[in-house]
Amino acid sequence: MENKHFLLICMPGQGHINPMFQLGKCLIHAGAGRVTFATTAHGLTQVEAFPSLENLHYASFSDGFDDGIKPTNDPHRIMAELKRVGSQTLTELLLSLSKEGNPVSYLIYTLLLPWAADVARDMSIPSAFLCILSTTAFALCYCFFEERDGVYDSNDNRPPSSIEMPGLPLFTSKDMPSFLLPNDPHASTLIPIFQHHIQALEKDSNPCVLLNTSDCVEEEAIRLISNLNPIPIGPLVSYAFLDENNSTDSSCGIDLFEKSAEYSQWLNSKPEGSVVYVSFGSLAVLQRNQMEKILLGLTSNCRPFLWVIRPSGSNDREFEEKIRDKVNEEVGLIVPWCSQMEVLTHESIGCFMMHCGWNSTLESLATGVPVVGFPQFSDQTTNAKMVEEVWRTGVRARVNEDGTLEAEEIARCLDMVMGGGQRGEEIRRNANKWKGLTLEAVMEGGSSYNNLNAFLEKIE
Ligand SMILES: O=c1ccn([C@@H]2O[C@H](COP(=O)(O)OP(=O)(O)O[C@H]3O[C@H](CO)[C@@H](O)[C@H](O)[C@H]3O)[C@@H](O)[C@H]2O)c(=O)[nH]1
Repeated sequence: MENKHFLLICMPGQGHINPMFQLGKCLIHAGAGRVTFATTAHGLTQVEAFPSLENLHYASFSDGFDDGIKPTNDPHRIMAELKRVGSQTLTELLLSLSKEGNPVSYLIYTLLLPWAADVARDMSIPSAFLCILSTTAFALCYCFFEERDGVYDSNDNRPPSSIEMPGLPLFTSKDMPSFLLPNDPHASTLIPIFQHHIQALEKDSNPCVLLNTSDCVEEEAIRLISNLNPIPIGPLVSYAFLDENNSTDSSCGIDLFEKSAEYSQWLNSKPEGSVVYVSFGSLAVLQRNQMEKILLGLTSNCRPFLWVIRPSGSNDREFEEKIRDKVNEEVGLIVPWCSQMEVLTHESIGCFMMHCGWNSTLESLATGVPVVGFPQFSDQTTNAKMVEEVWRTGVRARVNEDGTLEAEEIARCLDMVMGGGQRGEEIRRNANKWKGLTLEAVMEGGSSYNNLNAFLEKIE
């Protein structure tokens, strides 16, 4: 197994880098050989410090925007360039690795890069798709395309009203991945990419989808995509904070945002289970009005809160400063970025108010922290449904018709999840149960641990 060389490629978003980097660590830990982690040339320049591990190397490919993508760039052009320049520079990267004596024996690619499978096939390199969305969201896309025989017209204004998947609650349009709905601004860009992903897998005589989930977390959805040889190997979250004895996982991850150190001491000063941790991931941009309502909801609830407001997370630096100035440290702390797993494993944390991005959702399950979900887009709506109705580890906050979340609703949800009522107790009990189950899967002898080893043996 030692002389295998895995090339892992992903887009530079934090939600893409984190699970792919964790997979790289798992491969190295399993003794799979050499791992090269590659993202876009511009993405690579954004990393402050690269974790160094034996057998781990870094490389880049070009997406055609080496100076960075500007908000004004047209999404269709971005995706077309990514495919055109990406295919060319990935081929060059594979050739140069081969020339320097380190030929790639296996390629693993993530979301938005389906053309990587075509490049690998042309060069006779086997490949696997790492699905970094929830498998439930991916299975909904799969069912959606199957129902339409793979044909979807993004101008079609008849949205699917619901999708039924055996063993799961009914997914209505408000629970489906937002990009499947024709009125979604990203539908016309993302639907063809998902179709390409599925076609690339179906074209492969031996397709392989590595899933960032575990057998027990998404059993039903995994069964629905069984044609694609799914292999659940997750959750791919940083175990460094979960298992103090695991010296193999000392390196936590690649951060694209500067971390703040002040929060650890602040958390230490708070009672067990008292703090609301608030974060909406690395992409969501909230409106000023919404940020004010969140602030009001948090302060009126009288529980301490730690809120991550990324620089530009509201698109308005001056306004963000004003919000920061309004918060007294006794009540809350606002930071630009933190080590989320370190925060979630801190004993003072009692609730995670979040957007239900898949990584954050898995991190909440793995740390047993109950959730108040305020999904924004993409798979987040589906994940929020699973949190509330399947794992029952939290609630989805109800929004107005225009999508605004009111301060009173925030306070109601926090009281429900953190308070003494029956529902809160049930949620906290479930959160604890899922923490045990998700950890069991990734520990030695667990289902995900065994699945990864079986995958490695199979490709020998
Ligand atoms: O202060 C912070 C905030 C976040 N994180 C980490 O950043 C990642 C964020 O990932 P995720 O929760 O998935 O959110 P997004 O960054 O918004 O992820 C995008 O990518 C995900 C994976 O495809 C999708 O599920 C989401 O819908 C999409 O928005 C997580 O690992 C967090 O631990 C930190 O380390 N510190």
